[in-house]
Amino acid sequence: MDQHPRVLIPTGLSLDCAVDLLPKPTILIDEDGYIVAANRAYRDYYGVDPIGKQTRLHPGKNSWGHAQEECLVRYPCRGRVEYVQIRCHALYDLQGKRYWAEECLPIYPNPQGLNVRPNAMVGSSPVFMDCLHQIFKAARTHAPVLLRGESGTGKELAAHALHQFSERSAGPLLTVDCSTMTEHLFESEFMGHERGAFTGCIDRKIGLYEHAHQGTLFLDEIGELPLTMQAKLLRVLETGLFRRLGGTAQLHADVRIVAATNRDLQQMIREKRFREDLYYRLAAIEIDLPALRERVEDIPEIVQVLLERINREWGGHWQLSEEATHLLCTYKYPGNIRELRNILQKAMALCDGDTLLPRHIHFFHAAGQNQSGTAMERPSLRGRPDNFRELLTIFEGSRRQFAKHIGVSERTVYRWLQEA
Ligand SMILES: Nc1ncnc2c1ncn2[C@@H]1O[C@H](COP(=O)(O)OP(=O)(O)OP(=O)(O)O)[C@@H](O)[C@H]1O
Repeated sequence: MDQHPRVLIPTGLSLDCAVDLLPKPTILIDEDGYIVAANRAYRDYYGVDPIGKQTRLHPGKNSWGHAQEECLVRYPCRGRVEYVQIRCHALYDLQGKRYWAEECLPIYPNPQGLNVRPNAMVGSSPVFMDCLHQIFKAARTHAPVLLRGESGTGKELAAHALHQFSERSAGPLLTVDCSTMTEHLFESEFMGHERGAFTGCIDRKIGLYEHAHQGTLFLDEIGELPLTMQAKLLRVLETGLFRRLGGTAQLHADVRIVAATNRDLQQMIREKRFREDLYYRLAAIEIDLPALRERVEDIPEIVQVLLERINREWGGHWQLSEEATHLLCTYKYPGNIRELRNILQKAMALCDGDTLLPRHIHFFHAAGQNQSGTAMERPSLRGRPDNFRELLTIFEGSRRQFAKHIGVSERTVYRWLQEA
């Protein structure tokens, strides 16, 4: 006997009518995994007829009766794809026949060209979906979130998503770049100041913390905040109370904090460069953004979306050849999605026609350029790409050109050829 509460379908009601009793977009799936009914809310929202289609998510034989863990999937919706939260439970008719009811809850309240929207987070690899799911869940709480990840992995986008999915989405989202915070800026920009608070200060100014009331404050590059300011920030975060510079009144703001870093804060704590108490105040929920090389399968889709976005911005019609797409999938992107975007932009600038070819793709660690603008040493691939022979043919067998493009030595390519 299973423990899950049964929802019974009354006799005489068709499956469509029965499922219409459920208010949220819902489909019914039979034991073989085929969709047998969809309610009105589902049809109105998704505008597709799913009947007869097989789903990926139907339960294994033994998991009937247990509510399936909620999960996030990408879902077709009126000619495009959007992220949908799926919640499942079993449903029985009076003869005891079992169905699996899947509620499909759109996580973007107002879908409109999700992929090309500048803030959309693209990807469908398991590691990315897991991350997105954590963001979605964290957004519904009030807890502070610490986003960790290498440069260019999308921490800022994740902060936007956390705000957008939260109850505070109608409120402000403000960003503080902690790497540029001097002591004076911290006091005056973060807390605000009263008129005459310092020489030349002719007006009262509302600080960022106060401005973020009932919204979200994104503390980017939190690992760069000097220790003295860490103490001040902690005091504000502990109580929500603060004073404007030059003011006496104690003020209060209701602010949700999201912080981001590409530093190892634990290591910084050990080195006494980051306050442990501040860390625990910021990191009630920690979410790791995966590096692009950990989700290589997402690269073709991200490339397409970036291409579309840049085409829009630049008013162009560039496309990628299949070979160039292949090539883009071989690189390890130390600068992650930002670097991928830079590589595409550079390829577009170099390309005479509308089609980007392998020879237009130049890998360099753009995010790692030093101040004088000279590129740092190219990062090399850790391992041999599985399809490296195929890639070599793109360069008409030229080991030298191939090696140059993927950032390894010619000798390495030679070794791969010997090993393969
Ligand atoms: N999942 C994604 N899908 C599409 N574009 C993305 C995704 N993640 C990041 N981007 C794009 O990559 C670029 C870098 O993203 P973002 O600024 O959010 O990274 P970051 O981790 O905050 O970087 P940094 O640590 O250097 O500040 C932006 O142009 C952003 O739009």
